[in-house]
Amino acid sequence: METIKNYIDGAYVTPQSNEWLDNFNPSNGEVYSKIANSNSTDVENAYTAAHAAFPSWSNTTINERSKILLRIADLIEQNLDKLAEAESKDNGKPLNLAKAIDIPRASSNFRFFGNAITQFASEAHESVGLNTMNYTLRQPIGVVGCISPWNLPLYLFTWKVAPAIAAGNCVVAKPSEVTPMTAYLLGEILTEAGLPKGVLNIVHGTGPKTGQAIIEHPNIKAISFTGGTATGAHIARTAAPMFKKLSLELGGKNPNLIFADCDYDKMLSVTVKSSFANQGQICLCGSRIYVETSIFEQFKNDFVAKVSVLKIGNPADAETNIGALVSQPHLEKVENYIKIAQEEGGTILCGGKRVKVKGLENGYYLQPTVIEIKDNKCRVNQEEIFGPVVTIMSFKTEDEALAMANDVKYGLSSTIWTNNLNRTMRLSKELQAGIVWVNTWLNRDLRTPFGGIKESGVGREGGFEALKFFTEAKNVCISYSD
Ligand SMILES: NC(=O)C1=CN([C@@H]2O[C@H](COP(=O)(O)OP(=O)(O)OC[C@H]3O[C@@H](n4cnc5c(N)ncnc54)[C@H](O)[C@@H]3O)[C@@H](O)[C@H]2O)C=CC1
Ligand SMILES: O=C(O)/C=C/C=C(\O)C(=O)O
Repeated sequence: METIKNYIDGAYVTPQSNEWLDNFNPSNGEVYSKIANSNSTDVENAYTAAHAAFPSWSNTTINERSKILLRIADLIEQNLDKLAEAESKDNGKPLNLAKAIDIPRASSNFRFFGNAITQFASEAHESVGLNTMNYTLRQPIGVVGCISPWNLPLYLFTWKVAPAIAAGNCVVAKPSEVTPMTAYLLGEILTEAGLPKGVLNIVHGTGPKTGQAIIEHPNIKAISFTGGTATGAHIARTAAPMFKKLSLELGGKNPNLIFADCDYDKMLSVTVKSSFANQGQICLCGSRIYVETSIFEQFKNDFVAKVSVLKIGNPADAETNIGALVSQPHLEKVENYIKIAQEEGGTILCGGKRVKVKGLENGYYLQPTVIEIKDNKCRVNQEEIFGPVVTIMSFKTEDEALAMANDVKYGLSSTIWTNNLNRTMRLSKELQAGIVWVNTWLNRDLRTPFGGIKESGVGREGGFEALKFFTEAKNVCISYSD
């Protein structure tokens, strides 16, 4: 059985303890590989390699760093099929999605930051009349930690490590133990692209053991994390008193506000995607759908009709729309929310049941589920489910829609469907979210700031925001005489 080893100092190595975890294939529930369960010694080895690589990497010219990142991007593209198959098998997502979105985006992350670093600049401030000039140095931090989740494995892993190394840092990175395969395969690509050893070290293992060793390491000076809000809070409690820089991209419970004056057909097909893409396991999925009363019944019927014909099945089949959920515990968590919804008086309009896929009877399949609710405050409408489950509810006025949209602890993204420009401008200002989509969803330009407010996180990723996070600003103030 394949073993997923750590990639430290440019080579694959077994964990010091020789302990291994089972890695499951969600499509059939079988263990298909073993993952290194790394401990603090492995993390220390990764740190030592990163620390040793830092003086040289941080002084490597921007052009040379850029070239290496662009080579990594090319190699990811050249290995598209292999990586997409690995991602789909490891995560349960449809292969067509991994091929169209996950792996191309991983390549784009390296390409984007390989180019962005050549355009990154810092400021100068002349104190006019005082014979003083200030300029800002933006220097790499040193060794930084990147911890990523299981929903978009290589996509989010590379979204962190690419800006970190582009800015001249060396990295100790940990992918999710639930989906380690593509980060493991990335090691070969890093070597082939000529990334100097020690610049990017990948350690595998559980959050409480491997992840914990990273966040509490005294010399890992910044942590970039994407994952659940509870884990983010734990990381902040551990790392903030050590004065580490933190970027936390956490959960969401994102509202869709659908007004009667929207482009109805576009709204309907995009809302199916924003609800159920990747089995609803994207922090940006629009899991709360609010519809203006005058079109509520029509929307309900049309939406349920479209959702009911989505094809649930083997992730490897080309026609599959909905693959397997990522794990048995996650499937149980999502199912439990469907039970809670019923106890709370919600009406299941479609879905709600496990699916047995022929030949893959032990896979983690669940029907896409639409629940009509009456109370904005019910748990199923307030807590992050992170699965193929959405709630729907009607509203009468814009003010009512806005109040319900903002009445959650999260603030990641919101979607507005309307052709009324003034309403768009009003709502965009008032919605409590880091990202507002208008008549679109998950329409990404990698230069834009990405992140949430409230319990959806702290800090912004993307574009120069990420390069700023991964550098320290130092002001140099020079006094001169005429
Ligand atoms: N992108 C997102 O917004 C995501 C949200 N979630 C939410 O979180 C819930 C729980 O899912 P999990 O897989 O348990 O997510 P998680 O937040 O525990 O895992 C994300 C990453 O954090 C690591 N981690 C966990 N504990 C850690 C610790 N003490 N120190 C350092 N790293 C640690 C994990 O190993 C993984 O690499 C999901 O049901 C979902 O609601 C989960 C994954 C992604
Ligand atoms: O950067 C993106 O396009 C998407 C990011 C998605 C997440 O951070 C997530 O699902 O956790």
